Amino acid sequence: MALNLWRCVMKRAEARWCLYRSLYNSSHGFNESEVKRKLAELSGGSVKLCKGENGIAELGISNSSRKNALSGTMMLELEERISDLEKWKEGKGLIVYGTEDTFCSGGDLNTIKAISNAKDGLMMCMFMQNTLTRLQRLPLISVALIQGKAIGGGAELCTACDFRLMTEGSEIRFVHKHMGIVPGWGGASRLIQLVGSRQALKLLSGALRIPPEHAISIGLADGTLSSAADSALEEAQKWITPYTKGAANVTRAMKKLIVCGREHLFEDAIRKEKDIFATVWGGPSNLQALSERTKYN
Ligand SMILES: CCC(=O)SCCNC(=O)CCNC(=O)[C@H](O)C(C)(C)COP(=O)(O)OP(=O)(O)OC[C@H]1O[C@@H](n2cnc3c(N)ncnc32)[C@H](O)[C@@H]1OP(=O)(O)O
Repeated sequence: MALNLWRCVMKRAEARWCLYRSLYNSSHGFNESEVKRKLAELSGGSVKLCKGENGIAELGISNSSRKNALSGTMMLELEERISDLEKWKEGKGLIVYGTEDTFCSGGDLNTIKAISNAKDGLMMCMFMQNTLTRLQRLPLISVALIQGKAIGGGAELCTACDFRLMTEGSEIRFVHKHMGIVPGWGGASRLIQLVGSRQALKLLSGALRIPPEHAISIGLADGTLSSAADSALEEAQKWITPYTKGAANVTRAMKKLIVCGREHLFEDAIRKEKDIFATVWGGPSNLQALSERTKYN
């Protein structure tokens, strides 16, 4: 009876959570089907998702002839993979990585050229903001594993993860200024939240190269990985494990608290904290812990 009531509370909370995932819909002038049709014509590369039995998924950006640039079809695939992750109730963590020697070289310049008019550019911008905001709001603890360069939109993509791990010799760089543009995939707003407005202004207006030590010193990155390229994913899995250990519903509830605290005004956030608290209180993990009476000394 108590467990059924708890399941009911949890189902309602999950449903409410789904309501505020995307930023734009038709009421904002966003025509999703039209932008999807255009992006589908701009092909190359792929975005692969592998969901592990340990609750940690790996999302691989791959476009080997273009340094993992995101083509139109890859933008669509990225959105599909995020939809898949939103439905993955056993999930606890996510590692986003680039195959071979680059994290991501940003938007595919061929795709960008094909949609360089104002209307298409704005639609693509809203599509990518929706996708990366949904990535950031996933109830999974996410890590961007940066091997090689994260450039332009690639730098924006890595800011949508909770943590950034960089291998030696890697680099994050917002090169938008040199392209005569500014970030539009939400990268500037997220960068300000991560490093503050003064640092963000320096990084964006100087299009500065950000190596691992600099990224760590300003709070943009969370660690440097020392492993060789082929074992970096394994090292990232080890790094994330202390944060994802334990019951999925508790890890997911923790991440939801962080999203609420970050995105809502204090009063709104603290009310949402109550709703999320109700999804774990009296649940199986809680009852188990009560019966074990663990000490933390
Ligand atoms: C949303 C806003 C945006 O993201 S705007 C896009 C910002 N990105 C860029 O401008 C990236 C430009 N590319 C570069 O700076 C270099 O190619 C980087 C990524 C540093 C790699 O240098 P390097 O290791 O010397 O390789 P390379 O230049 O020979 O490149 C190999 C092939 O890949 C291609 N490539 C690279 N980046 C892109 C891209 N974003 N879109 C399309 N193609 C890209 C290069 O053109 C090159 O192709 P090819 O072998 O000459 O045919």
